[in-house]
Amino acid sequence: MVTLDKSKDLFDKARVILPGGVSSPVRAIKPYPFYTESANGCRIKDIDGNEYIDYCLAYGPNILGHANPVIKQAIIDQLDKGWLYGTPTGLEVTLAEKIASLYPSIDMLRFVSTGTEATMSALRAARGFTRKNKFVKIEGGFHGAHDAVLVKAGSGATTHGKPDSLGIPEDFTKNTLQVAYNDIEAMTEVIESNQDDMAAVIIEPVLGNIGPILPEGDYLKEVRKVTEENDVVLIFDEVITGFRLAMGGAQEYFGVTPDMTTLGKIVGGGLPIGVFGGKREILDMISPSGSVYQAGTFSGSPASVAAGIAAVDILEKEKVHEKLEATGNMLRAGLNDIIADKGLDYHVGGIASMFKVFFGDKPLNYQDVLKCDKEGYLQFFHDMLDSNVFLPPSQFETNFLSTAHTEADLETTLEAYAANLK
Ligand SMILES: Cc1ncc(COP(=O)(O)O)c(C=O)c1O
Ligand SMILES: N[C@H](C=O)CCC(=O)O
Repeated sequence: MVTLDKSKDLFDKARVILPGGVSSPVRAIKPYPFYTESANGCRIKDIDGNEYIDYCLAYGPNILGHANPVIKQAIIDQLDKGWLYGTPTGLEVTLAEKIASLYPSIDMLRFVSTGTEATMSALRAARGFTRKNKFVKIEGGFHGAHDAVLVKAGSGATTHGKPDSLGIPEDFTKNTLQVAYNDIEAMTEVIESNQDDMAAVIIEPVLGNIGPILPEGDYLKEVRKVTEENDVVLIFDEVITGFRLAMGGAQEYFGVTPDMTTLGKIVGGGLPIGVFGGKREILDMISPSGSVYQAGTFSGSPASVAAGIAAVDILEKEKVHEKLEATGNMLRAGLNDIIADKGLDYHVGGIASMFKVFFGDKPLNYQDVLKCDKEGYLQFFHDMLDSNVFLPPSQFETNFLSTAHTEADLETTLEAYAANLK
């Protein structure tokens, strides 16, 4: 049983000065979160001295574990040279060329500072390019916290029961059309009936912010076909899946090439980053080449880009994805065995190094996942924390594996699942 006395005291202070006591809603674990002292490899330590095996991994970026020494050295080397210039650097060209060589959907790209900025800018570019206004978003998809996409949004928005945000004028979301994931008829219908003003479809190829929920059959290929037939820009939001499912993300894994791609998380090696890229004719619209304005003081931040180059290099040289796929399969098999032994009606979802136990039937979309036992999951989350395993604190967030998780860590984790699943 872990005790969190110091964390509780800190939370009491924090909630006076920080809304909800946190800097991002997903961190507001009830009744109070643990406050982190440090993290290394697959382990995270709180200020009360408890240590946990971490499957949250900062919500995905730390695929190589916390404080990877090679990434750390790349950051230190960059800090020695200064960390913000307001001028272009060769680092940006190096990382951009590498990304473009791995993502056939990307002829050109721009660096930004977060995934939120990446999707906001990608949508602006798609609208500017097509001179159209509407776009389709998937129910339960999460593309960051900008106005146009905070409609039936997954992640913390759903966890805290507020998938639509106050403070966003109706005019800002009237062009955001929603369809259920894995429903190609609904997608086709909404595109065809709004074709005159339909700019884009934005989709997480694997729903990571209420999941992971996987595409069924040829769903992604069919989405590609219907968008192509109707001249609609298809944007894959690969902020989670980019460099996680494969070097070339979900588009490589599933063999589907969108018109635009957004990246973040892993591609910054754990420092803040976002990327939006796509076909040359679309990216040529971005200022100063074109008339779609986009800018940022911290865009292409040298430390983030240096960390990203180091991370991508390790992922490629060490063939990390093959190993993580095998680890993920082993863990999911172990979880399935536990659930079968206990006769529970739960579903183990996942792909590659993403996984989750759903407290309910296999979900295909947002409405399905909402039927899962959210409160039961929260209790289970606390039980796992007491067993020194840190999972993201919501039924609606994905668990992640890293190269730092050893077989012994996985065995300990499976024992904790076996002890706590009921
Ligand atoms: C799929 C997806 N898109 C966009 C974002 C926004 O990224 P960021 O938190 O870096 O703004 C996230 C995560 O927050 C995400 O999971
Ligand atoms: N699910 C979110 C991103 O993937 C979690 C990150 C956050 O909102 O702080």
